[in-house]
Amino acid sequence: MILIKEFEFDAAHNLIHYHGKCERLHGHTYKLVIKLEGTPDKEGMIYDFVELKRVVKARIIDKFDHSYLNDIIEQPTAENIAMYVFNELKDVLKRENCKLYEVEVWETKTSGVVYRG
Ligand SMILES: Nc1nc2c(c(=O)[nH]1)N=C([C@H](O)[C@H](O)COP(=O)(O)OP(=O)(O)OP(=O)(O)O)CN2
Ligand SMILES: [Zn+2]
Repeated sequence: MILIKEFEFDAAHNLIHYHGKCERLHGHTYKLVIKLEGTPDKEGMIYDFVELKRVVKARIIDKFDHSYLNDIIEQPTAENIAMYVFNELKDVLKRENCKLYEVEVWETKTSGVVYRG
């Protein structure tokens, strides 16, 4: 079974090894989707949504929201953001009954990536 939790953050970035409009400083309201794969525990939960929100907020959202992403990731493409988030969360979210399955990062409503580690 797959458990899903969605987040949003606003951040600025510019792409460095790139020639086009996105080399200029600009911002996005990013959508971040965290998916865990697992089986429900004795409480009937793969992972408590409340606890998942607390972990992702503390580790990712509080750092990324209203930031200049290039300060955190050298070339902050959606691909590199997804890999960064996956690597930051994979150990902390691992439990006997579940593990991090997939991270989606959406820059706009029509442009996003999916990373599975
Ligand atoms: N493979 C990638 N390509 C691009 C990335 C990226 O992270 N990975 N990023 C950008 C820009 O940062 C920006 O997202 C521009 O993308 P685009 O989808 O063109 O943005 P629009 O505002 O034009 O979005 P629409 O939804 O199409 O209106 C560029 N490429
Ligand atoms: Zn952009």
